[in-house]
Amino acid sequence: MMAETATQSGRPVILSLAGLSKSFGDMRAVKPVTLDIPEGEFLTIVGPSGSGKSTLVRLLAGLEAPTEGRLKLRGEDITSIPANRRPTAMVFQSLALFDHRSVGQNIEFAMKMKGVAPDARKTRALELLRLVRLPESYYDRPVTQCSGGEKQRVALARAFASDPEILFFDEPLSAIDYRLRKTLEVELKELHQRTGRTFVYITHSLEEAMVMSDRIAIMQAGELVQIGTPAEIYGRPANRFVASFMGEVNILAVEGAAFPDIGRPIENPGGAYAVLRPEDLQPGTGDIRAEFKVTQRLLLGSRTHLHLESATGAAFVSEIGGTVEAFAVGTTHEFGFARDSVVWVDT
Ligand SMILES: Nc1ncnc2c1ncn2[C@@H]1O[C@H](COP(=O)(O)OP(=O)(O)OP(=O)(O)O)[C@@H](O)[C@H]1O
Repeated sequence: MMAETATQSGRPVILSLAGLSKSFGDMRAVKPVTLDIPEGEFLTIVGPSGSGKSTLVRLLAGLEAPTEGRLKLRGEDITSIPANRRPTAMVFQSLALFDHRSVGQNIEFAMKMKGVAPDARKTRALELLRLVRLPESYYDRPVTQCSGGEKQRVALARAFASDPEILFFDEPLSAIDYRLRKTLEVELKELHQRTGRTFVYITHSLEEAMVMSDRIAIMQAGELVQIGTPAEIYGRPANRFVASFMGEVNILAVEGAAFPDIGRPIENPGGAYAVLRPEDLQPGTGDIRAEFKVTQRLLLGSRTHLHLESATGAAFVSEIGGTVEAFAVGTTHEFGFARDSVVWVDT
């Protein structure tokens, strides 16, 4: 019997982390992580700078040796197998292309090192150009004559050259302007769907993670604090940190059976904080209501963000659509929310 187990998704586990951790001296960069990654998953690791994302992915790719824990690939222990002997590839933010070489030479580099014959290399390189949707005529083009987006595609083609089972991406799109990044996110997601390979992707942009991923893992100070589908993370954040990482939210402290920030009683179903999304705090509706003064009005195209201050001086944000004329800065209105729109968290 294979040592693999099926995951919740029903797909076999390709990569299994058991208490994998990394310390640099006293610094615990990654606290023990136990996690099964199913084959074909697009898993994104998200977290602020210094939270341990790169270190975790470097452990998975074999570029860093763990302090504790084991790593298995399809049930086989690969903890001490070096990166170059694993069926994985990595795409870095810097792309690490050879600028003085052609697109074709860049894609073929690893194949050449392995002694693949020139004709076979070229056939494969042209296939890979098609895979990443670059014209075959780019084969002879110097990398220096490629645009930022084209270089990204060359780096992808090069990563796929060894036909890896798992691709690791360390913030490959972070240095790219917004519009191109949006295009490349969609292309990457399509490439994932077309190839069926397992992608493990790092970003500090939750928005990017939301667009592309099957599951998102959230890192906070070296700890993997939550893992789930984008909808699970958005709908049921594990703590205030995850909730605020998802975008602007209101966090109401809870004291016993009251919200001191708005001076209202509550039925507390358990939780030290209530997380309330801006779109759930609306004028003139809701079970729980209070008076708020508008301190700022920010137009965001079809939506508007109203920055509010409660009678007790706490800051809130409400996102409204439609007419906003009535909500001039300095005016006071009743805003409220439905009890069941609140997400309760303990920390
Ligand atoms: N080789 C190293 N030696 C000592 N400390 C390190 C080393 N590599 C990383 N660290 C520390 O480990 C912690 C996690 O770093 P890591 O690069 O994994 O974070 P990150 O979430 O990827 O951050 P960023 O988004 O800024 O890349 C940081 O405090 C970092 O300073």
